[in-house]
Amino acid sequence: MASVRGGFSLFEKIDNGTINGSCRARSPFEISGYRKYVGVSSNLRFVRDGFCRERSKKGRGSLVAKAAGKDLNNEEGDVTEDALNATLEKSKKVLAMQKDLLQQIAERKKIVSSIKKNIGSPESEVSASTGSDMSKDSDGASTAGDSDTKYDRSGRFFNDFVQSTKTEVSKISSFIATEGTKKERVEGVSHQRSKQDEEIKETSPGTGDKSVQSKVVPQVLPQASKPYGLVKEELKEMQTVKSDVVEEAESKPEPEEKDSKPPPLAGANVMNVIVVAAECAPWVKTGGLGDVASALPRALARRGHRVMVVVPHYGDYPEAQPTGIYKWYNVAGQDMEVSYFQGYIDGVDFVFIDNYIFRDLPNNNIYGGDRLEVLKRMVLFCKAAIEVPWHVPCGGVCYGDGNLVFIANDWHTALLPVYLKAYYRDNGLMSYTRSVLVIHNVAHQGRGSVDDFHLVGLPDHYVDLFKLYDPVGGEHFNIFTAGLKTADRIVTVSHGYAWEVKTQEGGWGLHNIINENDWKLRGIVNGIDTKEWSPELDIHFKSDGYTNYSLNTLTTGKPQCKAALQRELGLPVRKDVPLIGFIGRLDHQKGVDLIAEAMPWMVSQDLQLVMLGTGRADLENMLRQFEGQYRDKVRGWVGFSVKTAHRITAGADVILMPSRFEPCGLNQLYAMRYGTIPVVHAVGGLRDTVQPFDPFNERGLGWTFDSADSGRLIHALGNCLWTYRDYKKSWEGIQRRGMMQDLSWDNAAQQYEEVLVAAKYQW
Ligand SMILES: Nc1ncnc2c1ncn2[C@@H]1O[C@H](COP(=O)(O)OP(=O)(O)O[C@H]2O[C@H](CO)[C@@H](O)[C@H](O)[C@H]2O)[C@@H](O)[C@H]1O
Repeated sequence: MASVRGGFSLFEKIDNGTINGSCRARSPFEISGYRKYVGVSSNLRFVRDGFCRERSKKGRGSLVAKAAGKDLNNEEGDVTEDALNATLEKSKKVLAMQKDLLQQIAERKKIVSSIKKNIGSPESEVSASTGSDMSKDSDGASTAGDSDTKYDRSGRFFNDFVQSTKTEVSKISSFIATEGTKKERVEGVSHQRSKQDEEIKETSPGTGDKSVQSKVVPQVLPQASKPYGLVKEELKEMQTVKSDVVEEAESKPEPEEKDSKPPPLAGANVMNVIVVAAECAPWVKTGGLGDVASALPRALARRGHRVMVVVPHYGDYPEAQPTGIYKWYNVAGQDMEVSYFQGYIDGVDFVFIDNYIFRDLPNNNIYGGDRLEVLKRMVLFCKAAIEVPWHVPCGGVCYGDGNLVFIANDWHTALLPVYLKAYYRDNGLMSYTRSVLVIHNVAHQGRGSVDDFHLVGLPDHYVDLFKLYDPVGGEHFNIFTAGLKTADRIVTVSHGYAWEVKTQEGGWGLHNIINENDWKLRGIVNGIDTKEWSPELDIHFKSDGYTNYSLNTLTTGKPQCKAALQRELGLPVRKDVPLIGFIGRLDHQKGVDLIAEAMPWMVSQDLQLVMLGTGRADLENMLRQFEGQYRDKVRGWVGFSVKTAHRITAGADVILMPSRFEPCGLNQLYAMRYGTIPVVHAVGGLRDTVQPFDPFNERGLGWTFDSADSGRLIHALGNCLWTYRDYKKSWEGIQRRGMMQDLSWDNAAQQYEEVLVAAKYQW
């Protein structure tokens, strides 16, 4: 019963309040394209109708009057006659001016082409412009300087010419426009004009939407000169002359304007993009999702898209300012008020959704609490996030729901595509909005009992979308399933993982669903934020003996960071000992237990090991235990420290990633950027990004092992250490190749853009 009420109460809200309000909010933006259309077409209609009607009425009357040699009608007729004569006079003047101008152009053209010829040959240029043989001048600098001056002079002359031509043209244009306006007044067209103005106003009701007006008005003005009914032919001629003159002037090779803005990289594909994620660095991050939600939007913004990130407001973030906007959403029968906070950084709008349930977190963990608590948080978050483009004006203007695509991430926001369909698109709303669902990790799905369905607040018939049967869970409620089915496109974070999720082993029960939706699935390897993760710029290397370094200073900068790390960790400071790092969530996925199994062999080697991570309590204890056992070689840092992660990435020689599965993996990318060599289990994104070292051809980026097995790990790590010790040149070659790669988000963003466009045209 509750489920029914939950579902329908929301629909009532849609019918009565929310959507009405929303429609109001979105209309200024969404309708702008339509408005433009209305504005232009109504204007055209005005011009066409106005022109025809005025011409036929006045024109015919005047001609008949002339033919009869007498005043046919009344005073009005006189006024019209006089006005037309005056117009004819003025039009003649215009034609005379234009003729004169054309003559001037022809003369100036001759001069310009002779100058151009001279510029073509430096010698002739010099002698022609100075009147003396400057090539004999032994002072090369002065000659060059002179020739520069001459070039500049001729260039300036040319500019002056274009400029003056343009001025003349604009004079004529404004003359025509003024006359057109006068003519309108004479012929009573001012009535039409005000009607047209009204139409323009109408298209931007009370909003003062300047962007819309400025789009419409310029298209109106040139047309205003048309209603010269009787002098149509002359006008036609004038306009042809005018356009010839403009073409003439514009065909001249004007020097490029230095600060002219290049078109967006995305070109015509520019869209409004809203990335919705449960975490986003630097405010909140438990893993790679936080990194992606922070960096991908910036990369999309660099391509010219209008981009927003929506994330829960878990704490007080200095960059987030209150907007004063409040909305209510129903979650499991309870109305909850959210408020929106906002920031604008690096060309991206960040919107934070605030409610006490995002702040009162069990154990201060954003995924903390029982299954139902987490689910309620995600329901509220998705319901509020989907309406942000209507309610929250960013930079003064709401995104609106046209040309809009949401990028939802993992199961936490997989409800968003479902809500988009169920609440809006199925009801004829948000028709031009699309959703893309990104799988960062399919192992977490938002599973629960089918009874949980009532919490998501959807009509009963949607339950089937969430039902999944698998041998482990039986028939259960699965949020990822529903999201994958309803999203317009699906992305996984590497090619390898896109293949793995379709297998029984890699799909975690979702492989059938993913196979059924294979047509909309694409793998795109994550990039890295090259500002945040750059050895040249890293802000965590400004103290404690660390230093920034680059490819050029690799051999001095990196050892300095290694020494600083050894000192900071209390390990013996030794340049020659290989230092191995591990950074990651301590769970089954990351294969920490494989490291544990390999530990006896590892500590038998002359090496140092540092492990940083949080997660499963037993694995955290294991880290502490290793440190206690092997104090001269091993450090186990239990905790989440971004600074330490950066320092380990720079100071270590090797990054070990024995992940059982790894959708993409970011640490190996960061490591390569820092000249730190990855040793990885060749799976998912690790296989995509770490080409194994080939000692015969000096190729490759690291070492890989092909099964999640400690023996294989030892074998790969053994080869790695051997190269470290005995083949220094090869080692440096691997480091340099890794550092030289373009791992930025730019390439990945371009591929995301292709997905967004595909989604946009998905009906
Ligand atoms: N204790 C700690 N202290 C400080 N920083 C820590 C840390 N533990 C982890 N980190 C940082 O968190 C990030 C983890 O990146 P991963 O690629 O391992 O992501 P994760 O597996 O969480 O996410 C999922 O999503 C990402 C993004 O798509 C995929 O790359 C990945 O394969 C998939 O499992 C890195 O920036 C790492 O430095």
